Amino acid sequence: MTYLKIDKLQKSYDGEIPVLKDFSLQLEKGQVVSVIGESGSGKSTLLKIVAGLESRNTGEVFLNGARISNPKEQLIPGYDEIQLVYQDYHLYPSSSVEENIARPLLLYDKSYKIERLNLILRLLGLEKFRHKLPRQLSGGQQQKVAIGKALSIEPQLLLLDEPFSSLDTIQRRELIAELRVMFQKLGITVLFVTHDLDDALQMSNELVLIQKGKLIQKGHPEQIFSKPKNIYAAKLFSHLNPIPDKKSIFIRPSDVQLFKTSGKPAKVIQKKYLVHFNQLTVQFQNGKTWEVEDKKRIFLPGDRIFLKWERDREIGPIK
Ligand SMILES: Nc1ncnc2c1ncn2[C@@H]1O[C@H](COP(=O)(O)OP(=O)(O)OP(=O)(O)O)[C@@H](O)[C@H]1O
Repeated sequence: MTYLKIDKLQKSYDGEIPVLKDFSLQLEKGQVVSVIGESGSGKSTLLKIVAGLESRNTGEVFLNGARISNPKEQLIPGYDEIQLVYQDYHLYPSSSVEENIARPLLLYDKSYKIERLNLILRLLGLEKFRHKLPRQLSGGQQQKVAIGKALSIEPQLLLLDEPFSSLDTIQRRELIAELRVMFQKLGITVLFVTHDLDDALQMSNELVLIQKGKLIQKGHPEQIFSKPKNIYAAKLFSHLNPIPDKKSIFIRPSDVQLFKTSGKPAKVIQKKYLVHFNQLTVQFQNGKTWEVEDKKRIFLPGDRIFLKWERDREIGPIK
């Protein structure tokens, strides 16, 4: 059954340039979905509207069947059951970790408060930092406190707005892996927005692509990878090599096989060392270039190289 229903949202801040265009999305309870889009594509606006913190021009949002109001329809905008976590932690600087996390529980029964606080500290591995101030923690730990604070009053829906952008790659990967397990344990519904495909894939198997305020495609990453709806969706996953003489048809570098003697001839002009392969830029006789993957790391700049690929790995036409 649909738990979160985002229905035909339209939003423009200045009455002219649309920021969200007919945006609809439905989530089941406990589903974790990553929304991926470029800077300025409307991701933060979407989350703020879903949280009831920003007004929409038209369209509706329902959580568990209840309509989410526009901010001006409410005395205090926002909802306890919908928590939004921002990139810049929004912590109370002179309160300890446990005070930050327990702050939203101020009006709750004392024993519930202690129980909930301890559960969150344990789930996030923050027990040993409970008496520290935010400034005494690393960025990743502070981000965990911000997430703990959002989770303390048992929200039904957690909205994450690029909360990991200020962390380094390793911190990010570790934190996302921990959170993924924790969200599953708590059975919480999560909408996570990011511009980073890697973060999106680490967080969930459900992707939603947003471009210029429009939902372009949603589904499993594999489905989007093999049947991208447009050039943005296709390029998110890898470079695209245009097939000569075929309009809007492409082959991904990972689908091109490299040989020393037969195939389409080219010359290696650049080699980049990447983790799983050398990425080669190769040039054809007509001057056009392709990117290909040398998994055995045998070709060098200046080498002659021959390329082959399977017809059924070609993708397109893509606009
Ligand atoms: N309060 C506002 N007033 C006017 N325009 C705004 C406001 N907030 C956002 N915008 C504009 O709306 C568009 C979408 O912004 P939004 O922050 O939703 O995108 P985003 O995808 O979250 O971007 P980023 O990844 O850079 O945070 C941008 O063009 C932005 O300038």
